[in-house]
Amino acid sequence: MASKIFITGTDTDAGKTWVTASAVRSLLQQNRSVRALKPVACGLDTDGRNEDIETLLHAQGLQNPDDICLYQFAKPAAPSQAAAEEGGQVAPQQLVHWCEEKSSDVEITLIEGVGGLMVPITDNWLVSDWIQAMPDAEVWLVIACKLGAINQTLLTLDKLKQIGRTPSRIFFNAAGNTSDTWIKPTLEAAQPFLTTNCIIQEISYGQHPEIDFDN
Ligand SMILES: Nc1ncnc2c1ncn2[C@@H]1O[C@H](COP(=O)(O)OP(=O)(O)OP(=O)(O)O)[C@@H](O)[C@H]1O
Ligand SMILES: C[C@H](N)[C@@H](CCCCCC(=O)O)NC(=O)O
Ligand SMILES: [Mg+2]
Repeated sequence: MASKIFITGTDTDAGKTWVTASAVRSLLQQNRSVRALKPVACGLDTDGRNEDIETLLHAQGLQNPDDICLYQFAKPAAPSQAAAEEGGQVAPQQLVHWCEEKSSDVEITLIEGVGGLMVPITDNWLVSDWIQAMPDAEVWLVIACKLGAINQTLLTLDKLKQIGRTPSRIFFNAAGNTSDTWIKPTLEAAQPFLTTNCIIQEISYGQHPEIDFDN
């Protein structure tokens, strides 16, 4: 049974790509069929490459960015703004259809979003709308543990609840080398707002988490 997992975060640089690449490695080690997508990528280096795309291509032994990304924009900004700089605009229906197509021939498709939950993909269509357009996708939330993460986490959980979704997995991630101390306080504050069937994983700085998909 093919399944889709949408990875969102409390912010940009929360560790979505870090988690997605780890999940790909875990699944490949378990001989599962998996594809990780970065359908919308903003921010290209002088060689025209996007760091997330390169990381995810490498994790799954692919070479062609077009295999995992539909929209690449040069400006490291919200897609609505990065696209406008190039006179373009994301077409939401095309994006959703592309994600469905790309997930049709693998067991598990990991779809990395852009930044946090309320990032505008177009001027009036947010990452949260993108998740709503894929009702059969699980949602994973990656939390960048730091001072301020409690607010970001509870806001994100509240918005997901408003659209009828709860994360099936939450990663309390130490994205920065001083973040480990913020894992515990963030987790303690979020705990009362989590559903009982949500799987919690703590990721320390430098740790590539093993992800067991069977529990
Ligand atoms: N647990 C960790 N240990 C060490 N480095 C980490 C960890 N988590 C994230 N990083 C690093 O922090 C930076 C941001 O992580 P990452 O790129 O995964 O964030 P992101 O949420 O995917 O960002 P974006 O919104 O740009 O897609 C990267 O340099 C990444 O290698
Ligand atoms: C440039 C970043 N790395 C990221 C876009 C982040 C947009 C954040 C917008 C905002 O919340 O202000 N790009 C990306 O995920 O492809
Ligand atoms: Mg990323």
